Amino acid sequence: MISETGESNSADRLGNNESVQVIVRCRPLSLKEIEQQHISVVRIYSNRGVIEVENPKAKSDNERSKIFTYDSVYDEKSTQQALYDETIRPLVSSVLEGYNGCVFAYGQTGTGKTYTMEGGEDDDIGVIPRAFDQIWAHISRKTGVEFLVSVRYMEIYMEEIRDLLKVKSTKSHELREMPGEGVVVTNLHSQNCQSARDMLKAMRTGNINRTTGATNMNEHSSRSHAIFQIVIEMVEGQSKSMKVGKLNLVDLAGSERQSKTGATGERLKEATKINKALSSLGNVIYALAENSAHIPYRDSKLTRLLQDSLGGNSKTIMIANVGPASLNYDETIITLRYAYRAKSIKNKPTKNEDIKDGKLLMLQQEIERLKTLISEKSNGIDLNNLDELEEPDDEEVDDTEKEKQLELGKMEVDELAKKLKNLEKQMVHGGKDIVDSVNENELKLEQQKAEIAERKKREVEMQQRIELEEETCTELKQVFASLQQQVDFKRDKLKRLNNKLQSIRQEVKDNHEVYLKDRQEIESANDDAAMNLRQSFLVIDNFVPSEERSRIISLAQFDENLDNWIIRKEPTRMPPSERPIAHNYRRPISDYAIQQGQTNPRYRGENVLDLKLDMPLRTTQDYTPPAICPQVKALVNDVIKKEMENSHVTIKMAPHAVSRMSASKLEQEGKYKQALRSLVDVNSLKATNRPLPPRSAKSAYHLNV
Ligand SMILES: Nc1ncnc2c1ncn2[C@@H]1O[C@H](COP(=O)(O)OP(=O)(O)OP(=O)(O)O)[C@@H](O)[C@H]1O
Repeated sequence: MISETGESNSADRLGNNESVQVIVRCRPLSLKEIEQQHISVVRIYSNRGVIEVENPKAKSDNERSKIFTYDSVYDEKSTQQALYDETIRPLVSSVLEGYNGCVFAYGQTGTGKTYTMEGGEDDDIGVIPRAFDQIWAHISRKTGVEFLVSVRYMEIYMEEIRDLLKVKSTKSHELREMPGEGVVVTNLHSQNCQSARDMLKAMRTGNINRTTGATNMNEHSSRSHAIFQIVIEMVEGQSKSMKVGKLNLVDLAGSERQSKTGATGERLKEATKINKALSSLGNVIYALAENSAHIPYRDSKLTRLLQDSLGGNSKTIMIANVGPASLNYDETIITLRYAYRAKSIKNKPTKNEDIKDGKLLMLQQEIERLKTLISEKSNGIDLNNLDELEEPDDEEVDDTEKEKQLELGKMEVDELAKKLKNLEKQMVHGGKDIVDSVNENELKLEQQKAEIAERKKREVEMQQRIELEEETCTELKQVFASLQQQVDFKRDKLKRLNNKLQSIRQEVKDNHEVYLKDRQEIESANDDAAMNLRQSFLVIDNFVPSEERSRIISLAQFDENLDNWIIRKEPTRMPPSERPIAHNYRRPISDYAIQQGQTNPRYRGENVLDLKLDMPLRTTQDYTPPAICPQVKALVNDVIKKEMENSHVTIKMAPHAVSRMSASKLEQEGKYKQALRSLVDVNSLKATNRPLPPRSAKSAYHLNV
């Protein structure tokens, strides 16, 4: 039995540092798994935050089961409400105080990530809709505070970002690092919300647009990483600064083995991209857990977007979803190891307060401006009315004129009032519905829930600490009646320690195997990349002129935001400095100049004969043949040698003729042999004085005999 018990996580706070909270949820056996008679190999001990997984293929006691400890664990009977109240509610409360928060669900395909994040209907609703309810319950009770709430919903599908609230948008979405804001997505639609219902509508619209598909393991498998973002701006009273809380709710695509999901074609391509992004997430978690100097956030869009949530300024909860079936033992262990590593990631949550340039502040200023404008305009209309009374001359004409002005003024005020109303609609005044929606009891109930959640957390932490202490203190508590008893006790202890050592060895072995497998994969990816690079260099060396190469190198530039190389636009060449000016309108003049000359005098004196040509930068004489790659040279020489031995014909080959076609390709297509055969034919025809066939002649010419 392997114990991976560690020190309690949430209590481990150093100054501002706060660990990523990790919780594990195990779903019930599915109907399919029951039909196929798979048994459950997972045991959950909620009171201690422990999960035990039995190895169905264990050959020895050491391999029998593995134990992992987390901040909390939830079994197949756990309710959506309990999970939310105990773990997510406190995080959303922090967001409402101006912190950044992130909840992300990770796990194998079909283990309940989407169920946990979105859930079903009524009591079965998941984390995201519950967060909506909590946010709006809070707003409805916060008197004297103005709120501006907006949501964004995006997915990363095949390493491309798609706006789930505006799928038809043709704008591209890039990742940009903004000072004070972290990594943001460009051109993403932000939808203003006035209620929980508005948010729910946005979530549903996005879900319809999300990329899903069926795999062997899940009928409705999410094929993308979905990120639902909530931004809450808050201004208290007459304050000129605001607080901003940001919440990222992430439903990752399933980690999966291609063999198990039965993926082929497009699904296989998707799976490869999903696995690549998830493995970069794993690398980031690993690097953070190991306190590495370099954290590879830039390896994928997913890790760049989660940069603040992992090792950044956010409060983060990772939900690791697992399935209980024996069939999925390996995947379950991988997920649990992943999650275990994430426990040691330290974040530095900071409040986003004292912000002086937010959308809400701008909105408030604009509202104030409109209000003043309306009142000024209204006063202006009254003055007009007064003027009207004071001036008796030309009464009729003046009256209609003033009436018109009055009408116009009123229309302007109406227009401004409409604008004002629209702006005011975007903002939400806290505490508006306090009587209707939240009564004292509801508030108390919520406070009690928070207290219960806190107490449960403490209990789990305490239980974990007690177990750790017990292990070391048992010996001290023992009173040895005799020497024999002491010997027996020590023997027992030795046995226990020996078992522990064996299991740790087994774990090291397992880890080593995983490491070797990972290494093999990396090596083979590396080999592929090196091969591709070599091929590209071969092509460049032999087919791309050196000037062209230098030109491209000088134009190539690494774009930090796109995280890729781009080719800059070439500076436009200066037009020829001298324009041909014909003296005394001498002929001939080009048709174009004649035509243009009718409207544009600049062309009138243009004589094409005087036109100075743009000279090319280099001529064919400046051409230097590229150096032939030694491998190609060796290959060609080898073939020539062999053929010479066979046909006793002496052949000389111009180096640039070889460079035009790779020797291996020549050999492959049999063209080289064919050419040699033709050459032999040419010689024999020459010897008999017969006319040469054109193809043979061409081959002989090409081979430079
Ligand atoms: N805790 C749970 N209780 C009851 N049913 C669950 C639970 N977790 C998951 N399920 C059911 O299991 C099935 C698969 O769940 P879900 O689609 O949420 O998995 P997923 O991890 O999001 O998969 P994928 O990565 O393929 O999108 C669904 O039918 C869901 O209702």
